[in-house]
Amino acid sequence: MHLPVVDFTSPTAPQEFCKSLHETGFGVLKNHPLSQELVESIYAEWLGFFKTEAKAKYPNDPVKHDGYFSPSVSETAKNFTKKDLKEFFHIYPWGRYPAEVSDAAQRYYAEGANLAATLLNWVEENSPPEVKARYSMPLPAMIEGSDHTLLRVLHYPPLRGDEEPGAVRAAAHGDINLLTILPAATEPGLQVLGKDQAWHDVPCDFGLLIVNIGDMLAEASGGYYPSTVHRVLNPTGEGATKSRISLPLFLHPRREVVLSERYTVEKYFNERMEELRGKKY
Ligand SMILES: O=C(O)CCC(=O)C(=O)O
Ligand SMILES: [Fe+2]
Repeated sequence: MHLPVVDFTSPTAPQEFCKSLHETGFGVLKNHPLSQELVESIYAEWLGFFKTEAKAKYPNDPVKHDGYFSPSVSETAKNFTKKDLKEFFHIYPWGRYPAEVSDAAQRYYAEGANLAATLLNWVEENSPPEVKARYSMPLPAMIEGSDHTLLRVLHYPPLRGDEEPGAVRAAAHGDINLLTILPAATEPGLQVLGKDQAWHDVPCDFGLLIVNIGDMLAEASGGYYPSTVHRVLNPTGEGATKSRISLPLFLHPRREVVLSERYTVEKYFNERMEELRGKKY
């Protein structure tokens, strides 16, 4: 499986990027407009935040899903029984935001959502006519005015050696949403499942932006853009002593948007949440 690194500034970037998304469900960009300085400052200050007890002041809301998710309420991926080895904070424009950190992550949310909208436009323009004909409206219109897009600040703590056998940083899963954008994390570990059924490392040089198709876009495109299963491996050796921070932004449409003949966004989302209920929160 080959994951090409596409230069965002190249005139052929939209075509190359969408070819990669079609063939692998993933696209990797360099020279993209998101500020690396901003990303690094978020990694640093949120690592500090996760190390304090202040996080406990923002327990996640089980209905609205904003706030802090501790390792003990962390996610269990579909078809898995062990909780992932991670803690995270969900940021929505209307949700809670820690007073202990600067507004950097909120600024990133706006920048990231803006870039994601551009990328969604690339996806729209590079969809073959028969795929485009499936979309109930242009893809960028699906996210207009949506306040469901989610920025997740993730902390994978160093491994202590007493983890439950079989528990991993992030078990194999597909993302539920339309499109996810993810700056290279502070440590390696992200892998995708290829069509060859083997796991492949995602390029993780600092400064790269990783983009992947979520289940909703796979549904809307009739599978033309596949939602590819991915995971985060447990580190070994020196890496096991280090935290890993990552920052996925999950682009979500408005709930009433029609995805396919079978699904509105609302029906799709509720079904997926129902599958996870009792396990996830
Ligand atoms: O931490 C990462 O690199 C990926 C996280 C991820 O796949 C997710 O939260 O859905
Ligand atoms: Fe994911």
